[in-house]
Amino acid sequence: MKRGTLDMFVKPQPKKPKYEISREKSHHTTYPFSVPHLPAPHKEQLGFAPAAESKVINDQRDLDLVYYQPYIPSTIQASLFDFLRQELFYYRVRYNINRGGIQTTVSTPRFTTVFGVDATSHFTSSGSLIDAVTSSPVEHGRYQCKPRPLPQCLDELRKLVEGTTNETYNFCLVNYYADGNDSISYHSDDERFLGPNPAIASLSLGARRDFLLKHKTIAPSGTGTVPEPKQIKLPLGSGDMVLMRGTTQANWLHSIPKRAGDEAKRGRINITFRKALVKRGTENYYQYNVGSGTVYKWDAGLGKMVEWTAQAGGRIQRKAPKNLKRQKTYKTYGCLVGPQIIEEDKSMRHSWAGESSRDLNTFPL
Ligand SMILES: O=C(O)CCC(=O)C(=O)O
Ligand SMILES: [Fe+2]
Repeated sequence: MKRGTLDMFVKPQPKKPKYEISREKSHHTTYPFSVPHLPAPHKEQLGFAPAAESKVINDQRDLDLVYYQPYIPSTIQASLFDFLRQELFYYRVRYNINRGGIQTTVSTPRFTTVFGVDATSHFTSSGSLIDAVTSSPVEHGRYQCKPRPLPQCLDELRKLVEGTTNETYNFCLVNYYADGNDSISYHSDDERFLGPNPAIASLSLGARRDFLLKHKTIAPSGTGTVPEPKQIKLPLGSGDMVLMRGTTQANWLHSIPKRAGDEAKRGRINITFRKALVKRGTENYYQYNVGSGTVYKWDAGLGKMVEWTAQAGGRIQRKAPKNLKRQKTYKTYGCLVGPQIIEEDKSMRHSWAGESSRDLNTFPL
C-alpha cells in the first residue's frame, strides 16, 4: 500500500469543497485575505431567485414581513453555504462596557463580519473612499474604523436582493452560528442611523434555526376589540429570506435563541442587507462586528473556525478557543458582584452607543 494511501486512513482529510473556486478574487487593503468571486454555477443559479413566491405577514399590529421560503434556489443552497463559510473572514467580537461602575467584558455569542459604508461615502471600483456629494476623496479622520467594500460574492447577492425588494442597501452584515450555543438575543434594528422604518433583508443558509419575533409593548388587556400581538416563530431553513420593513423594527423585537440538538450543529449563516444613512452607522457596525480582534477562517479538515494569521500564510490553531479567564468575583458594598464577562445582549450595543435606552437582558457565561 502506498504511503499516501495509508495517510488517508490516519489523517483527517480536508473535505473537498462542493464548488469550483474562481481564479478571480476581490482584494482590498482592509481584507486580511482576498475573497474568491462567486463560483459561476452560483451566479447562474441565482438568476432563478426568488425560488418561491413570497408571503406577506402583516396580520398583527405594526408587523410587516415578506417571507420567501426559499429565496435561494435549492440547487445551490448547500454549496453557497459552504463557499461563504470557507472563503470569508470572521470575528468573535468582545468589547468592554462600564456596567453599574464595573468594567465588564461583553462577548458576542456568534461569529460576525461586516462590509459597507454609510450613504455619506462611496467606494470607487478601485476601492478608495469618496464623498457621496463631492466625489472627492474622503478626508482623513472621517472614520475611526476602516470601512471595507463588499466583496464581489456579497455584492452579487446585494444587487439581486435590491431588485427583489425594491430597496437599496449599503451594508452587509454576516453572522455565523457555529452550533446551537450561538445565538442573537431579542433586539430590534431600529438605530437612528438607519432612519425611520428601515427595510432589512435577511438571508439564511445552512442549519434550520427558529427566528422569534415579539411585540415590544403589550397593549393593556381587556380593552376589547384589538387582539394582543402574539409571539411569532419562523423556522428559517437554508435559502429562506425575510424582509422586515415598515414599522416592524420600531415595534417588534427579534432573536435566534440557543438550541439543543444535532440540526444546529451543522452551522448557520445569516446575511443581512441594510442601509445606514450617516457615519455613526459605519462606526457602530465595524465596532461590533469586526472589532479589533483575531481573524477566524473555516478549517474544512478540522470542521471548525480557527484563528488565522498572515505570517502563517494560513492558520494557527489554539488548543481551545481563547476563553477569557473569568475574573474573580469580589465584594463591593458588602454584596457579591460578578461574573464580569457576560454574553452580549444586542440592546447593550444600542444603549452604549447612545442609540437606544432599552433594558438590558444579560446572560452570565
Ligand atoms: O440570524 C438571523 O436570522 C438574525 C440576525 C439579526 O437579527 C441581526 O444580525 O441583526
Ligand atoms: Fe436583527
